[in-house]
Amino acid sequence: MIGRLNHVAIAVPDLEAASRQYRDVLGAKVSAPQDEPDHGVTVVFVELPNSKIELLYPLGEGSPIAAFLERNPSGGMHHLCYEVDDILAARDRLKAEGARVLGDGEPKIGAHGKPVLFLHPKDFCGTLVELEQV
Ligand SMILES: CC[C@H](C(=O)O)C(=O)SCCNC(=O)CCNC(=O)[C@H](O)C(C)(C)COP(=O)(O)OP(=O)(O)OC[C@H]1O[C@@H](n2cnc3c(N)ncnc32)[C@H](O)[C@@H]1OP(=O)(O)O
Ligand SMILES: [Co+2]
Repeated sequence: MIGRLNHVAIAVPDLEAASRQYRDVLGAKVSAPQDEPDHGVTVVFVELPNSKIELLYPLGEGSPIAAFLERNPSGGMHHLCYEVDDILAARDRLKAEGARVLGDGEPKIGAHGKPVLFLHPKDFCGTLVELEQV
């Protein structure tokens, strides 16, 4: 079911400083910030030859990233995103296996304009999992 690793997301307390680190210190290609109000985040993409890093900063009230940063003030790994061919089939299979699909279970459009879903971290080795249909 899961395919390629689409991205690894890192929650950051300072998006400009994190972007500079990746661009100037690590020499990576870093996108401009992109607001995603539906998800309560501002996101910057770091392009890698074989995947992407997603730098996440809270946007608006009730951002999941704000809650994460309260627990982890220096920031940290937030989630992994795997690609799937059919996100509804994946969702139904995961539910049948007893995994918790977060939110109302309906896919939302993510930062790449594709449908995404999230799975509870407690069901996947303490790691928040995102699925993106490609
Ligand atoms: C633009 C979209 C972009 C994209 O790629 O397209 C994105 O990726 S948007 C990313 C932001 N959106 C989300 O994260 C949506 C899914 N997240 C959630 O629904 C919540 O953040 C949730 C349920 C994962 C955590 O909710 P909350 O912060 O309120 O904490 P809880 O007390 O409910 O946590 C329960 C339990 O889980 C642990 N936890 C929380 N967040 C994470 C995490 N990122 N990774 C691992 N574990 C996490 C938390 O510590 C609690 O554990 P406990 O042992 O009970 O303390
Ligand atoms: Co993501």
